[in-house]
Amino acid sequence: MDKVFIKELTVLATIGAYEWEKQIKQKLVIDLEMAWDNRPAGLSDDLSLALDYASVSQAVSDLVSQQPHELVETVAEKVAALILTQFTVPWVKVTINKPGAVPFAANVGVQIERSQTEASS
Ligand SMILES: Nc1nc2c(c(=O)[nH]1)N=C([C@H](O)[C@@H](O)CO)CN2
Repeated sequence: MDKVFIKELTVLATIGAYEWEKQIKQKLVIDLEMAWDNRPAGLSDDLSLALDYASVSQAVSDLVSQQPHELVETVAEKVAALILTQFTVPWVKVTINKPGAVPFAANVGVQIERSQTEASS
């Protein structure tokens, strides 16, 4: 299976379950893996046949930065749904990292995998 990936997309977001977190912006770092048949783009050299990682990055960044969320799980679900529906990707793995959330932990977060069949059922 071919993939398009985006690593360490950094977004400043209102994210957290506690009251003090709703008053500040914190950094979320997002990793995405998306199933995509890269042969049509690779054989034609045509961006319109590719899954445009710049467009995906912009859409994800807008979604995560423009709405407040309590849980990283919610962000992961919304990001997965956006990619599956707006970009018609058949399968996506979404990792949401919230570095700095837990003192003495290098990183914390969640990882989910979603596909078209799961999203529509
Ligand atoms: N599984 C999760 N656990 C926790 C979350 C979360 O989003 N998912 N969030 C918090 C707080 O917001 C925390 O990040 C504050 O430091 C705690 N646990």
